[in-house]
Amino acid sequence: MSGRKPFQKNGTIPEYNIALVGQLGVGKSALTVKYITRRFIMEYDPDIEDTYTKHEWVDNMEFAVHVMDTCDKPDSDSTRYLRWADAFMVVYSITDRSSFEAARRYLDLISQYQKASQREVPVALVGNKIELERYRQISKADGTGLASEYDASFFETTAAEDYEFVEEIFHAVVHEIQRHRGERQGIFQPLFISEERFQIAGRSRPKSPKISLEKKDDKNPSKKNPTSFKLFNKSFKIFN
Ligand SMILES: Nc1nc2c(ncn2[C@@H]2O[C@H](COP(=O)(O)OP(=O)(O)OP(=O)(O)O)[C@@H](O)[C@H]2O)c(=O)[nH]1
Repeated sequence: MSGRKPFQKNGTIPEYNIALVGQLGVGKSALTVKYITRRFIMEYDPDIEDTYTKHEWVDNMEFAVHVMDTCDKPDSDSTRYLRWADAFMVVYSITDRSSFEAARRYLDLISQYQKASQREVPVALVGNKIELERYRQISKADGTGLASEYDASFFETTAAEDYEFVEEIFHAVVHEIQRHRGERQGIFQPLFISEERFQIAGRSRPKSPKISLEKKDDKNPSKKNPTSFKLFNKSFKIFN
């Protein structure tokens, strides 16, 4: 398509590593697969950790997003994703208080690592499964409160409904990484998803992902090499 050009002058495209962390069963794999394939998975092998790549064109820019769907085990070493990530999505289920407490522990872990390594990257707290509103245990106020304690962005979403609910969050996180690296200063408007936008788009769902983007504008010029990636080398059931 004419007019499309790589963002960087040397022809390489920017790459963004996003690690999803959170308690077992909160929907990390579902969110990852939804973003990568636009589909919702119902069953997934919980013991597999993998990294997926998606190439995107947004605002006339090409970039690659690498998503690590982490799987922590009691004896596993978290530095594998702490070192790798350019941003974290700390996921909990709005229907499960224990997953919210686990999210706090992950935020703590990330915060301690960042202090020790003196490498700060954006963090987003993500409350998943919002279509299960009747089972909600964690209020939005609880979510925003926890996010602000750790200077994280806050989102609520669902992997089980429209792809856009998930895509917007990944794009917002990419946007945060870009701001953090100083790639997009003054070029792009802050991303915000409003209720009106979903109504205009003809969506019936009354609740859209909530976004709060109030991050520091630190620069991190370091650019890492991409790791190797595998795509869907595991079995799971997928549903549209
Ligand atoms: N209703 C609903 N179910 C979801 C949503 N996201 C995930 N699930 C379901 O929750 C269960 C766990 O989802 P996973 O994506 O495997 O969760 P995970 O965090 O990757 O869990 P592990 O792989 O075990 O670490 C599955 O049955 C999913 O279908 C959601 O947004 N809404």
